[in-house]
Amino acid sequence: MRIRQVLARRIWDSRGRPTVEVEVVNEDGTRGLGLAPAGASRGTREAVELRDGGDRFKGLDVRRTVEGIAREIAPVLIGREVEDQAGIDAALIALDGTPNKARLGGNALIATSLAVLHAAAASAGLPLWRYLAPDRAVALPLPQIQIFGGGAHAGRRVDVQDFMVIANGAASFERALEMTAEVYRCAGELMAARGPLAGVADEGGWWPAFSRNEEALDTLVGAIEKAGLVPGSEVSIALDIAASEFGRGGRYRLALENRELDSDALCERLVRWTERYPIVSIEDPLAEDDEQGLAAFTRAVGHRVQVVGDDYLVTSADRVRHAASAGACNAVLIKPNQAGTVTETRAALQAARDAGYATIVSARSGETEDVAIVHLATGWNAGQLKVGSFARSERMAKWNEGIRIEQREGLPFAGPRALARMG
Ligand SMILES: C=C(OP(=O)(O)O)C(=O)O
Ligand SMILES: [Mg+2]
Repeated sequence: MRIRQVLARRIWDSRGRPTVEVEVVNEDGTRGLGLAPAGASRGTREAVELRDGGDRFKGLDVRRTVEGIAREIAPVLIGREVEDQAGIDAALIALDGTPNKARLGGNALIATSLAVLHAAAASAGLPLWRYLAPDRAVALPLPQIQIFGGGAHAGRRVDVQDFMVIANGAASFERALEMTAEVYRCAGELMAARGPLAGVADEGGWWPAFSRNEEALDTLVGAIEKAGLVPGSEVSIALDIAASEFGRGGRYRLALENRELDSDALCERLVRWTERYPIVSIEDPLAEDDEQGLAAFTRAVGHRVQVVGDDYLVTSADRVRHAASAGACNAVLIKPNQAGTVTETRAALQAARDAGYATIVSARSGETEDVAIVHLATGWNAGQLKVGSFARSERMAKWNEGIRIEQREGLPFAGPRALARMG
């Protein structure tokens, strides 16, 4: 089906900031919407998010990015076959002409690329996940759900960015959400008992009113127990340390403790946490420039804990292959806007699979009502999904869409087998 029209517009994300939406209209009148999310803790090698001064948004505007889509991208897409995702993505990359998508913007490219994908699925009359998996040999992903938000998502109130849970004892996606909802509610009660609740962080996790990172871990274990669930066998902990946010050059500044640790000391601290707490997954334990530290940490715990690269791998097939040869990480976070096109995102996922890495499709801390991410995680059979917490609708829209897919289609649940190096 040929593309008839491409519309671009400025919309607003979950932090109230401008972002990009693209609408691709096919000759038969079917259409697809692509919405660009936005990260706060970003890897330096991510596709560049193009923003401009504007008059009002302090350098955060996307007006010129939107104009670029209308002026340069639309003419290249009109008349092309919408099913030719690889050809269209290659044309977008060539049109941009920079190694990091800085000219037209990774935000322009991912919104366009996703809109093309949605339009192709709409023209085929299929839900997106099904368009990606015509043989249906896929499973609903195991959710990683945030209970406390910290780091760059909470004014750096605690050093660690994401304190999450994984309902590894759940037999279905729906049950995993139910168990997590209980833990989330109980965590709120424990926080309220400690002092006035201070709201939630960017992804909906409770605001981390803690004086030590370990206090958050203790409270999380307490919340799992208060929910009547067994820490470890039913619900486990996943962390995103997001260490690039507080360390580089092998030096890590823990603001909460007013202390600096070297790479070995941070590594030892995290290994100790994995021994003391029911932790099954740790993301970005060391900074993106600390490959030796990442490899050392993976050697120490990788046989029993999932070690996830986010800032370090930036959804790049080349970076994943490089990491595998360096022995760093055993899992990769897959964020479409880090790569900038659907085709490159899929290539990173494939490179991870080839390297024996587990894969976790992930949303960003600045999100929209778009639920495409759960379709990508399911249709690509990624095994795991991370989209933030409960109690913020831009997150719940995604979790709820997973419940719909599971019930309508009777698909299996990936469960804890999806975790790297478990069991
Ligand atoms: C989702 C994350 O946050 P952000 O979108 O701010 O990078 C993350 O770091 O994994
Ligand atoms: Mg991360």
